[in-house]
Amino acid sequence: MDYSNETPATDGRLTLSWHGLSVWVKIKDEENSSWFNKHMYDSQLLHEVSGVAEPGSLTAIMGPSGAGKTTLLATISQRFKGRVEGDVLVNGRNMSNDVMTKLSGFVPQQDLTLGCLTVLEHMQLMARLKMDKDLPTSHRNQRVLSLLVELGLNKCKNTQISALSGGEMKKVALGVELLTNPPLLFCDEPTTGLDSYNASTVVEKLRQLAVQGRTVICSIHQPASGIFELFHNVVLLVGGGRLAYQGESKAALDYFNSLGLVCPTSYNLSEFLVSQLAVNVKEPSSAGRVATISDRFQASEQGQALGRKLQKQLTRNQHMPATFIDNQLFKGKEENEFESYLSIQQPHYFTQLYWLLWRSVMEIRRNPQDQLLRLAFYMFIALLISTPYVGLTIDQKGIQNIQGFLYLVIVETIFMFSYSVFHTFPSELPVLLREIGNGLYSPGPYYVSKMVILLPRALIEPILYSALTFYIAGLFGGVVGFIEFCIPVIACAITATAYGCLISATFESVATGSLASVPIEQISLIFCGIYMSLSDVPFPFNGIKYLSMFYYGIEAVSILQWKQVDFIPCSDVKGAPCIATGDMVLDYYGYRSTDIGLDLLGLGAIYCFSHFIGFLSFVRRSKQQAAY
Ligand SMILES: Nc1ncnc2c1ncn2[C@@H]1O[C@H](COP(=O)(O)OP(=O)(O)OP(=O)(O)O)[C@@H](O)[C@H]1O
Repeated sequence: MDYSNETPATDGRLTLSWHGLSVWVKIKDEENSSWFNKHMYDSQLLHEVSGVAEPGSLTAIMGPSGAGKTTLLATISQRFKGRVEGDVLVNGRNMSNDVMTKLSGFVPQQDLTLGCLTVLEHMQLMARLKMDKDLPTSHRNQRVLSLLVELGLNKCKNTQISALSGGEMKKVALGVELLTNPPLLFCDEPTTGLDSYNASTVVEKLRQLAVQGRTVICSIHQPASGIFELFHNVVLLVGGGRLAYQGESKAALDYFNSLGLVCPTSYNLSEFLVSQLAVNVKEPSSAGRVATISDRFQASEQGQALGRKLQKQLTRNQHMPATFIDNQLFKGKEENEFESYLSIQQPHYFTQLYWLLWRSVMEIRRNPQDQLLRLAFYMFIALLISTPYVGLTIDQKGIQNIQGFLYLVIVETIFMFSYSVFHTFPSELPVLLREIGNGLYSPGPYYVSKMVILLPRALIEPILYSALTFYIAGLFGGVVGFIEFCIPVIACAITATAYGCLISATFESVATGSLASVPIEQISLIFCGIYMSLSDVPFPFNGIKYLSMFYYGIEAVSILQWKQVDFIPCSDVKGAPCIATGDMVLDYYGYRSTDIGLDLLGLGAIYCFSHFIGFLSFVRRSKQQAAY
């Protein structure tokens, strides 16, 4: 292909350089670790990798699988979470992560997004969250529409994201990153999973974006020759994260020839280059050992040319302080044009909350079958547990029956609501943690939106459930009794959602979360008053009931029922104990008739505590999560 007509726009743009980058992650030493004693060791992923990417150029990072392409891309885009040594400079200056996030877009390898929105809605939402809060809506919409046209997505703008093809999905991800028109663009494996036509359309688009003046860097596995030609420069990594070559892609073949590595005519060039990266070029180095391909590059003319370029970047701002923070970075006169990026203001907390709630509502509206199925299941449980208790009688035997039934009503509600959160929240988490990591919104608005979105269901469904259980089993108190009965059931459902959030935000997998919740629930159940009378529980175990939502819920519904019963006939069996009033029943189980307020307060306290710890866990995880 002939690209001679392209006019690279390199005026006053951003040159990215990285100098001696070494990167480590902590790995658990499974052999020497025990349940209580976790042994960690450092694993080095990159070894002193340096390079330069200039504006107007499209650079490919290539290498065999596991060589560290994604790690290098994440490190130079300042999105890597781990130990990093070395410098990443922009126009010769250090920069903070915050500035890098504002100046750059990162298109991840895995297309992670919630699939319910259409392309247009998703782009509009992202425009709301990414673009400056003071921009008029018309400006934002205009940007979205022009990007849809530019990326060829107009025809599928009303298609739900979950129904897009791989190529369209990649373009949407690219479009989101281009909303703020960043001068630096990073793409992790943009062609993975695409056919050759779509792959070349995506890379052609990236080249176009580069020649408009951006600095574009992609990691790419082994592109077809037509695609490889689109890259101006190439960075080659050998396994273990060492640099084997950096320079013009056109010159790579000559360089490899100079090492005595000749590409057979039938070979695709990129395939040849990657296949050579594991080769040790057997030539004794000055230290007397066998020089690797990486050592050879350091010593080569191309390696030295790269060294000079790097040196130029290092000395570019010698008269300036070494580290610039946030907005001070581009106060130099030639870079004033970047102030528009640095002054991008995130939308206000409540705007973020509003749009996150909007997305959650859309998610529910577009997938009502999940909600309906859960409701149907909950109602089925109501029928299942109440039918055997039809016609409950108030006598000595009936006491146990009624208590057993009240126990089932509360326990099923708590399990239903906590487990439904356990299983839905974790499926969203990878998307959310990445969006938070990319600075789209803060953890606070997301977590609050989750708390709010769970409330309507926890308010409405328990009313229907209570109606079925209350009237089928024939509980006491008429309409007023029914309304009173709903209150603790609703309170239990709401508290259970908070507990579900706590478990799923704290544990990384559903399986671990479910496992960890078993002892918590068992202990809570033991001290709910049904398995043993709470008045018999010895010190210090008698305090455990205050941590149990089952205790609060069952005590509350028991008080509401038994306070209506003034007389219970004694059994005909001579000498059998007789519990003659509702108050005596409460006493028998260790409940206190005056504690109903305390029960609701206890449930409220568990709700607040669970959300507080859940939120802290969520923030902790969002800080650990890499944004790529
Ligand atoms: N957070 C991490 N913890 C432990 N090891 C990691 C971590 N991230 C990356 N690695 C390891 O570092 C090496 C490089 O990973 P990276 O994803 O950068 O490779 P890659 O060249 O992009 O591979 P691929 O082409 O398969 O995507 C791999 O061996 C990988 O297992």
